[in-house]
Amino acid sequence: MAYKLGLLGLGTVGTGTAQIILDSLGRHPLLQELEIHRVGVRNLDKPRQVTFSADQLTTDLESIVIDPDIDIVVELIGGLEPARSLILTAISHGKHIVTANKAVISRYGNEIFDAANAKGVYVMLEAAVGGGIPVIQPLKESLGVNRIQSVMGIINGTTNYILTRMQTEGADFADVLADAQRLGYAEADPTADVDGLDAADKIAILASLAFAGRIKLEDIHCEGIRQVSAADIAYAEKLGFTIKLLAIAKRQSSTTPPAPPPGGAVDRLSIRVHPTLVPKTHPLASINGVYNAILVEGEPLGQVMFYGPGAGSGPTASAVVSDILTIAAILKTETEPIPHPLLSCTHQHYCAIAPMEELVTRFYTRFLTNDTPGVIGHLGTSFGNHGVSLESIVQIGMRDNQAEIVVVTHDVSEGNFLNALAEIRQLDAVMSIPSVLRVL
Ligand SMILES: NC(=O)c1ccc[n+]([C@@H]2O[C@H](COP(=O)([O-])OP(=O)(O)OC[C@H]3O[C@@H](n4cnc5c(N)ncnc54)[C@H](OP(=O)(O)O)[C@@H]3O)[C@@H](O)[C@H]2O)c1
Ligand SMILES: N[C@@H](CCO)C(=O)O
Ligand code: NA
Repeated sequence: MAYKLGLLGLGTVGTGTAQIILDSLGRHPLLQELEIHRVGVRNLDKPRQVTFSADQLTTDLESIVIDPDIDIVVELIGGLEPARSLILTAISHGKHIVTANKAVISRYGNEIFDAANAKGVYVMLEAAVGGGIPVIQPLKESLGVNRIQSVMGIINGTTNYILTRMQTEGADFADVLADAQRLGYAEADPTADVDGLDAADKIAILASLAFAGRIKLEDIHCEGIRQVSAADIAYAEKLGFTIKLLAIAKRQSSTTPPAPPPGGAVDRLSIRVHPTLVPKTHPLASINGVYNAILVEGEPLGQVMFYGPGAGSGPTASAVVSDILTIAAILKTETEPIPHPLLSCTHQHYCAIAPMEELVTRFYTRFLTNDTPGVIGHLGTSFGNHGVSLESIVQIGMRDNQAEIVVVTHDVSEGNFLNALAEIRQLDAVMSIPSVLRVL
């Protein structure tokens, strides 16, 4: 028996998906039982790398998601609408869903999973985080018995590609971004990549799996890479760090924890996306180019790192088709599929998120000051006034006739650090503070 697929989208990932399914030799034999029944696109006249008959190709995506012959709807159009409505309509018609759409899942996962659970269908999204890297299924299955302490990683290929080339070639941000778009890594609107929003969508999904509670996207502190300058990359390098856009979700202890929410979720999470100085000895420091890596720390496992191609046609399609295969395998072995306890979403409550002021971290800060005696002393005093202890403070040189001073703090609460910066901004000698970056 063939399992019939309705493919929504035949772009970068849709094309890779069709190519795997149409070239099944030497792959899992169950692939031969998959049939691409219909394909939805926006423009019928576009040249395609994979050709489908006029009967199969349509711009009427609604007709695909209600087609009684279709078992699995594979949503690869991206964006919020019509993706959300098409997924919900498909579910209401009893279709299983495979999607690579982190934007729709991180915003509408609650209604999509509720609808899927009510209908007894699966929603699979391995491709939505880390592209081809298996990370969703491991979190759901292989790591399920661990108490997870933290999930952190480089989960946006476009920004990692840009930062890597800025670091290794001193390349210009705009040129490298254009290359990332040409290579199919960047989203249609690269703002989501560059401003950290794509990574925020993905860490929301990872955290909800790791910490068994839903995450509100607006609770995630998010900074992108636009403010990372060539000067900071060079200074970080001299200090023994590499700058990476990290997404971090971590259990955070608090002196005044609120009552734990029902359902076993952890009481408080720190969850954030920002450019970070990563010590060169850290495993995430050597993840370069479009590669992604996700470091999971849990008890009793310890640390495990998932590494691989985080974007691109073939790698992402590998995850999409593996999800399709998982559903096909369930359909083959169970005549009455019931929600599989490890594959379906089982939590309904939201995780409590700690405010950023409570975050304890190190900071890197670059100051431009008048080149007058005692400036470093004034900075040290203001930091000391707010309990901020310094790991290093160096005058790097001169820029535009101003002294350039770089400070790295010891661990400090973000609230105390920001209070110290507010005091420092008032110092006569301080002209500007071009960069403030957190240090891992
Ligand atoms: N690219 C990656 O490396 C990557 C990695 C992981 C996850 N993802 C995710 O995968 C999804 C697809 O990304 P992509 O890079 O493959 O996008 P893409 O290359 O822009 O392809 C989108 C496809 O969807 C079709 N489409 C879009 N809106 C439509 C609409 N309203 N009606 C009908 N068809 C529509 C387009 O039709 P036409 O071809 O006719 O224009 C195109 O075939 C996104 O959710 C993305 O975030 C992508
Ligand atoms: N634009 C995304 C695609 C993979 O989700 C990235 O650069 O990582
Ligand atoms: Na993945």
